[in-house]
Amino acid sequence: MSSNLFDALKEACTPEWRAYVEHPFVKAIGDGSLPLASFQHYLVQDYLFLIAFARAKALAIYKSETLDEMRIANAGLDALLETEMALHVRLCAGWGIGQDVLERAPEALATVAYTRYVLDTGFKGDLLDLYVAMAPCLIGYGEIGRSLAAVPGALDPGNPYAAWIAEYAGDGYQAIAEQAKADLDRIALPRVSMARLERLTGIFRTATRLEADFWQMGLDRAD
Ligand SMILES: Cc1ncc(CN)c(N)n1
Repeated sequence: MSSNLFDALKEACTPEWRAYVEHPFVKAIGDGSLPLASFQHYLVQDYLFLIAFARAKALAIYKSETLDEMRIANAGLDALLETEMALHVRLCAGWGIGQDVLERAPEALATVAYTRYVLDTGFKGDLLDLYVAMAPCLIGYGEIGRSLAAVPGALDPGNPYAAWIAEYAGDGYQAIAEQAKADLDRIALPRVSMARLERLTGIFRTATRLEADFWQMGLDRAD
């Protein structure tokens, strides 16, 4: 029996979760074999993804029912805008991708599909639906960063993706992921029930599948 909602949802969606965190894109980051063009395509799309995700976090402030929940959601928005966005722009600059390129890029269909699903889930549902839709993103990259950092040679200077792995395995992002797990439980406490679990699992499963599609978009360099 899982002790927190995130682990319970992950367990209920084991095949989809593994397809996400063990995607060929992730493995190729770990061993350095990912084509550079795929990584750069992914990085540009991820910038657009994070901007839309910031809107979803802003929606969480609106959907909050108490001041305490508003503060939790506001801290989550701040972590995205100030910590992860800075991490991302730093990575892009390291790859010679300037702000002008990021701002001119059109959204790929996988970016549209994922971000609009999260926003739509939040608009239609309540705060817990929205937090569950955001959980694979926030918490999944913490798990991926940690497991990649443990791959022998992954953090060596010879791996062109060592900086990306180090950012997501680092204390800054790991703290964001841990906080997201704790926030999910706090938001769930007054709202979750066995009757709701099936619907929440469906939301979590779809968001996890959209994460795997996002990696695939990078691999295919799809528009
Ligand atoms: C698509 C995606 N998913 C998750 C993360 C990590 N917050 C991200 N940067 N991009």
